[in-house]
Amino acid sequence: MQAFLAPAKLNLFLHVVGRRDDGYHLLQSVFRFLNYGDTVEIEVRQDGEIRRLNHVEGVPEAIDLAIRAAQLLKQTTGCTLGADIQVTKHIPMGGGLGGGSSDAATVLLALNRLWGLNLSRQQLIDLGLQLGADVPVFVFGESAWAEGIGEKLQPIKLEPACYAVLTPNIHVSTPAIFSKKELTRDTRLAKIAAFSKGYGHNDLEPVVCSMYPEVAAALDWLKQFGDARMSGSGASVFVELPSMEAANKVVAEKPSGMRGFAAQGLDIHPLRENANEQLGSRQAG
Ligand SMILES: C[C@@](CO)(OP(=O)(O)O)[C@H](O)COP(=O)(O)OP(=O)(O)OC[C@H]1O[C@@H](n2ccc(N)nc2=O)[C@H](O)[C@@H]1O
Ligand SMILES: Nc1ncnc2c1ncn2[C@@H]1O[C@H](COP(=O)(O)OP(=O)(O)O)[C@@H](O)[C@H]1O
Repeated sequence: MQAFLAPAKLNLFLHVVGRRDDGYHLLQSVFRFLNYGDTVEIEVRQDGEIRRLNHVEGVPEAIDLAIRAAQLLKQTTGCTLGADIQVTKHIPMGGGLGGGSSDAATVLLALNRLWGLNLSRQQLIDLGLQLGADVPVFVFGESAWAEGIGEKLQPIKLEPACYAVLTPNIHVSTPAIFSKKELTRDTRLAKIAAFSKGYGHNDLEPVVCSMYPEVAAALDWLKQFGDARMSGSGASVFVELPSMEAANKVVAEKPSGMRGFAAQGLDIHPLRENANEQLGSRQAG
């Protein structure tokens, strides 16, 4: 089996700027990857079967985004090969850290290479979008300014940073938050040049905090260390700290009833170079 990282992400800010006719929300956000994530192990099968080797609590195989990514890639390309896939989860599920989406993107990127498909990064991004709004950015593979529903992506340069990330032991449903009447959907559109450290806010945060006091409490506690925010639709909250030592110290002191980890920003997805090569070889060929 070959092992690949599926990194977690943070939304450094998240503005809801509109709503499409199909109900999906138009967003502006900066995505940053973390050097912390799930491990996806893959072995090619010659018989064409796609099999999940692990059990994920609460995620039947039929809805597992890692498996659905492999099936979609196989259907789309007509590839006759298969794969054994084993995901070791570290990213809290439904935590606003993009775990399932990242697993899916890692499977797309890894199988593109292992099955010798030579799809371009853009083709993989388009496939990823069919699986979820958060998948494209992981295929894009670097810190990004995101617009649309998360599929319009521009690279953005971010300063190195360390974070403490806390996740209360609750599950926030993304569709439930987006469907709330109280959600503001009219934050003014900004340009990428407006971004600097501390920019913006998360429009989903007040809605989640009013429904889940555990998230409000985690945020309040974390705010003693800096400009703490919620990532995505929660429940995870994070704060930037000056060093990994400081981040680890915050995590060690966290209140009970939540998980936590310390991590550094990761500028490039470990599989990004591979995607570039594929793109390059297609263009060259
Ligand atoms: C909010 C964000 C921010 O990064 O992250 P998470 O909290 O999930 O990590 C994402 O936009 C989530 O992306 P993802 O979790 O892939 O969402 P999807 O599966 O595509 O959509 C789940 C549901 O959320 C709502 N949804 C999602 C994205 C979006 N831009 N507008 C929406 O209204 C829709 O009701 C949709 O049916
Ligand atoms: N491989 C996977 N890992 C985690 N969750 C998955 C996976 N496949 C499907 N899901 C589903 O996606 C939901 C959202 O999970 P996740 O992507 O971790 O969180 P979020 O979208 O909040 O960042 C889960 O509750 C689960 O039902």
